[in-house]
Amino acid sequence: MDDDAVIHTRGLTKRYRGGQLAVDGLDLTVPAGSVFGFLGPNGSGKTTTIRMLMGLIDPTAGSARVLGQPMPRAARAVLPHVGTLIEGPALYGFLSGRDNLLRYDAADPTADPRTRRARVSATLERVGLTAAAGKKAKAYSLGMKQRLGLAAALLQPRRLLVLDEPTNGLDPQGMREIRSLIRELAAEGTTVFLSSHLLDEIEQVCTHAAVMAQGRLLVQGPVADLAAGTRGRLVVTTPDPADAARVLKEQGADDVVLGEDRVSAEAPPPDRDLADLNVALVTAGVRVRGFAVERASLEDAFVALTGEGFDVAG
Ligand SMILES: Nc1ncnc2c1ncn2[C@@H]1O[C@H](COP(=O)(O)OP(=O)(O)OP(=O)(O)O)[C@@H](O)[C@H]1O
Repeated sequence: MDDDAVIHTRGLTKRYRGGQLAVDGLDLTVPAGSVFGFLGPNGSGKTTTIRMLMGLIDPTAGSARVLGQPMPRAARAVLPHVGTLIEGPALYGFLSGRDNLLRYDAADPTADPRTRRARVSATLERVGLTAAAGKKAKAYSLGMKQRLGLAAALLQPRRLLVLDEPTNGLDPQGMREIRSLIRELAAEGTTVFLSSHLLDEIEQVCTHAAVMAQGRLLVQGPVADLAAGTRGRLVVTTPDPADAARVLKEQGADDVVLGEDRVSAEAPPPDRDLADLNVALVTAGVRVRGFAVERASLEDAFVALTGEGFDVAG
C-alpha cells in the first residue's frame, strides 16, 4: 500500500444484488495534495466507487484505504476528516441557508458548538452566500444550493473533499464559481477527489485523473502525462488542401482529415523530422500558410484509449 496516498484501493469490486458488476477490480491511487478527477461516462461506476470509499456500501471484493485507514472498518475515525458532496446536498427548503448549516453542524458530534456560529458565517462568506444567508433554501438557484452543499462539507477543516459531479446541472457561471473554489481549497492543501463526466472540467481543474469505463479503470496519472501519451495533430493551413492531403498520405501520415483551407493528420512519431514533411509539401507545390502541431487534449487521449468518443451528454 502507498502510504502517501489519500485514497488507495486494491481490486475493489462491487457486484449489486441484481448481478450488475458496477466496479471491477479497481486499483486507484490518489496522491496527497492532488485535485483528482474521476472521469467516466454515466454508468461507468464512479458513484458506486465513491459510495464504497465513504463506507456507505460494502465492496463485494478487494480493499480500500482512505487517509491511510481501511474502509468501511475505520469509517468513524476517517469520515470526520472528509468533506463530502454526494448526489446533491440534502437541504431543508423551509430553512434559510444559514439555518441549514447550523442544523447540519449540530448533527455532527465532532463539531464544537461554541464555534458553530462563527464557522457557519465564515463558510457562508467563503462560498459567496453571505448576502443570501437569510433566504429560504428553496428559493436558492441550483448553483446556490450546490454552494450551500459545499459549505456544509467545509464547516470543519478537512484533509479530503469528495465531490460527486459538483458542477452537474449548473450554468457556466455556477461552474466557474465551483471550480475556482476547488482550486482555492487545493491551494490550501486539501486533497480534492471529484467525479465528472466532463473532460474539459478535468483539464481545467485537476492535477491528476483516472478514467473509468464500464466499471474498469482504463488509465490514471497526472493529467499532463495522460494527454502527452497521445500524439497531437499536425495541422497544415493551405489554399491547396487536397494536394496537401495527398502529400501527407504519401509521406505516411495517419488519419488525414481534409478541411476547407486546412488538412490535419495524426502528428508523426517523435523520430520523424517535421521539417522534412514541410519540405515535401512545398516541393509538391503546396502553398503552406501554417504548419503546426496541436497538443493532444485529454479528449484525444480518451478517444485513443477507448476507440470511441466520450459521451458528454447528460
Ligand atoms: N443500487 C444499485 N443496484 C443495482 N445496480 C446499480 C445500483 N447502483 C448503480 N447500479 C448500476 O451500476 C452501474 C454503475 O453505476 P454508477 O452509478 O456507479 O455509475 P456512475 O459512473 O456514477 O454513473 P452516474 O454518473 O450515472 O451516476 C450502472 O450500470 C448502474 O445501473
